[in-house]
Amino acid sequence: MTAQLIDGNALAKKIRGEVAERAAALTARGHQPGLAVVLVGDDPASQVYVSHKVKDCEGSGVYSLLDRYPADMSEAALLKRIAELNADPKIHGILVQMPVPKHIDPQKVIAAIAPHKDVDGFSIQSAGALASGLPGFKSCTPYGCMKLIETTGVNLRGKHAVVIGRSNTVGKPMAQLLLQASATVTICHSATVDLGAHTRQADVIVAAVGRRNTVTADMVKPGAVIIDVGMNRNDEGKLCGDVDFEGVSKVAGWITPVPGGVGPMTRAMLLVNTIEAAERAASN
Ligand SMILES: NC(=O)C1=CN([C@@H]2O[C@H](COP(=O)(O)OP(=O)(O)OC[C@H]3O[C@@H](n4cnc5c(N)ncnc54)[C@H](OP(=O)(O)O)[C@@H]3O)[C@@H](O)[C@H]2O)C=CC1
Ligand SMILES: Nc1nc(=O)c2c([nH]1)NC[C@@H]1CN(c3ccc(C(=O)N[C@@H](CCC(=O)O)C(=O)O)cc3)C=[N+]21
Repeated sequence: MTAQLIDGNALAKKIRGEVAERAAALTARGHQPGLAVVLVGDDPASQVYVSHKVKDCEGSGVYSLLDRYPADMSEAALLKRIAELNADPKIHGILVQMPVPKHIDPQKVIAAIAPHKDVDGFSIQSAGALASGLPGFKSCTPYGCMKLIETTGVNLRGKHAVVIGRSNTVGKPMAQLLLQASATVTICHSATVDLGAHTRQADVIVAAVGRRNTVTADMVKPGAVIIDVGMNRNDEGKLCGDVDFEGVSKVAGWITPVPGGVGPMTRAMLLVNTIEAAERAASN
């Protein structure tokens, strides 16, 4: 291995420490920050994620509320619950775990969350603010990826960044943040012809596809920064990303592992957004 490991667990821990200080200061003024996590259905992976998020809150002095509902909850009932959370002064951030069951429209759910409590950064208002360079909540995963890139000391200005994936929650906001940092940005997706031709030009690759071995050593420019967002299982059932870690780490300059890379940072930035929401509410 020649690449340097980017340690997401360590950076997330540091950020949680900063969050804890800001949370304590708010609590001392009578404004403890609060996050509501809503889970509809009993998908095992989602259950693991939401319990992690609640534990993170407990460890940082953030009040949390975990709302669990059966998979057959109606869309109307979920929208009503979101309206209650919008009006609850103890709650500064609302996260509805995705995906929601098929009979519920995720766009309606996202639109129902008050924009000032949209700590996921999934709303049209948050996406629009990001695209327009206005202040707003940044989507937690891309926000965390930017913090991970910062630790390498690589200045993104004028660098070529290739984002693989164009989802509203990861790929698109990732490209916006890289553009804001003055990188030259290419966005690849399932219709891209010859992915490797693009990635071989890249100083920074962010892989957010959901398919293992999407990025292999022959697709990477020596010394590049590799950020692996993917969350997949290999044949042995172990967590792995979209990047062939073993091969690519022989070529890249820096690389994030899975687990221990982007995942913990997504959760840390959720706490940061929640603190920001609470600080704004306290200053009103
Ligand atoms: N670590 C973390 O904190 C998080 C991890 N994830 C993980 O990241 C991955 C991506 O998540 P998400 O963005 O929600 O997923 P989506 O399924 O919404 O998007 C996947 C994207 O990958 C593109 N794609 C699919 N196949 C290829 C291919 N062969 N070559 C190039 N592009 C391709 C799709 O293209 P098209 O648009 O054309 O279909 C799409 O834009 C998943 O593994 C998910 O589990 C997600 C969120 C947080
Ligand atoms: N409204 C909403 N917001 C989200 O942010 C959201 C979502 N829905 N739905 C699902 C995806 C996925 N996601 C992850 C977050 C952390 C880890 C994470 O912490 N991963 C650990 C491993 C965890 C484990 O051991 O399973 C790691 O990579 O080290 C993974 C995945 C957030 N998402």
